[in-house]
Amino acid sequence: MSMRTVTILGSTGSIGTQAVEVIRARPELFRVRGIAAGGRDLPLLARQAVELDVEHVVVADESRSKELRDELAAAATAAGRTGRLPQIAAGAQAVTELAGVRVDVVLNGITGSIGLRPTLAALRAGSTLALANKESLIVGGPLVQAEARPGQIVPVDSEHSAIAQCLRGGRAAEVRRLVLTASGGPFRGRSRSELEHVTPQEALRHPNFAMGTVITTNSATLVNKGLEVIEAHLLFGVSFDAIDVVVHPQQQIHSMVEFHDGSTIAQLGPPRMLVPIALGLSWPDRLVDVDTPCDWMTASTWEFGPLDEEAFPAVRLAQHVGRAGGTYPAVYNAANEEAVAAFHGGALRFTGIVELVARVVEEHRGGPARHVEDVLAADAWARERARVALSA
Ligand SMILES: NC(=O)C1=CN([C@@H]2O[C@H](COP(=O)(O)OP(=O)(O)OC[C@H]3O[C@@H](n4cnc5c(N)ncnc54)[C@H](OP(=O)(O)O)[C@@H]3O)[C@@H](O)[C@H]2O)C=CC1
Ligand SMILES: CC(=O)[C@@H](O)[C@H](O)COP(=O)(O)O
Ligand SMILES: [Mn+2]
Repeated sequence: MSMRTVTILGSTGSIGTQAVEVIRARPELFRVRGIAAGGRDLPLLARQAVELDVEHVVVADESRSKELRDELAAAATAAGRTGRLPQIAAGAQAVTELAGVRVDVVLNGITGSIGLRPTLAALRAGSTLALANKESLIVGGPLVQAEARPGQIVPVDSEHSAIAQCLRGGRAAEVRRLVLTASGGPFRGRSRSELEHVTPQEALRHPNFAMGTVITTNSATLVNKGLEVIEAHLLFGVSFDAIDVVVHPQQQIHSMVEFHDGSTIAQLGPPRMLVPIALGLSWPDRLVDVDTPCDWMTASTWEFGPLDEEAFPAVRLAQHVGRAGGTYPAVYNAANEEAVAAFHGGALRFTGIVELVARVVEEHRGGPARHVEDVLAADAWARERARVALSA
């Protein structure tokens, strides 16, 4: 593989820092041109900017640009760097502009539907989009698909990376079903009534992955799996009837493809994100020694089972909004983002998250999502409806 230029959006997060880890070990293969983050950890953002010697560094929080300038100067001094410092920009629009700078690969590791405009900008610029920010594809749906040429989006989400790996080399016409694996989250096996009073702290104890707060909470409610069903439908063009979810607590199998002759291909590896992230940056090539493989010589047991849809109704609701299409997936996602924030703020109990999403979806009179403004209006409407319901 020849050297690739890269932009990392969300560089200080779980996906972003692991992407830096992959890149740091291979300076001959990657040149990072720009990074962006929200603004919660400016010292880290500044250290990354200096270490990677980027040209552009962006903070989404408009009020933090002076602070970022000071942190950059401090990081440069600490690293003994003299000379040119990166250009600084601030605000959501600046993040989108950075995403729109043509590079070989834009890795979108932002959390939430706020990642939609950057996703569209990266696609319009013609860069390959390594997509961790599943929300932008789910809420944008056909809008995002229309901007992407075949192969321009490389999934980073582990299940979708697994499916893409199973399908490498074509044969999509022979696919019968996709099987997404789910950990079941920290509350797997609990009944609905046992979920009533679980705490935010407990919800953040994912059994296998260290991820950001929103996706970790979504794993606990199974909203993450609901979003991933819609993501799989959009990425691989498979109907909702042919996408299954199976609970596999060990998450050694990241997902599977069943073919029309009855054969199934699964992609395996320890539950870590380094390989999907590396593949996002290097697709279709594989980098060498990215992670340790499965250990077959130590006795272990892998379990599989059906999802308890009564305790965890989020997947069924996602299938419903996915089939409805238009602005419905944006409403599901936005109501969920609000509900998750309310849960962590102590204003909503755990089971109230999906109840609130269902209520807002039920109230919604959907429309087509032809323009980005349609999606953002539905997103804003759902957030407002959720806030009203929360304050009642
Ligand atoms: N972590 C994982 O293993 C996996 C994550 N994903 C998906 O990847 C995405 C990122 O997840 P994760 O890394 O866990 O989340 P984190 O919360 O750990 O990181 C999110 C990153 O995005 C930054 N950010 C937030 N808002 C903006 C903005 N407006 N512009 C630019 N940057 C912004 C954050 O900065 P700040 O903190 O300063 O706000 C942070 O750097 C999500 O969509 C998630 O669903 C998918 C599969 C696995
Ligand atoms: C690592 C990754 O891709 C996450 O989306 C992960 O899959 C979460 O696992 P569950 O949502 O199955 O708990
Ligand atoms: Mn996933």
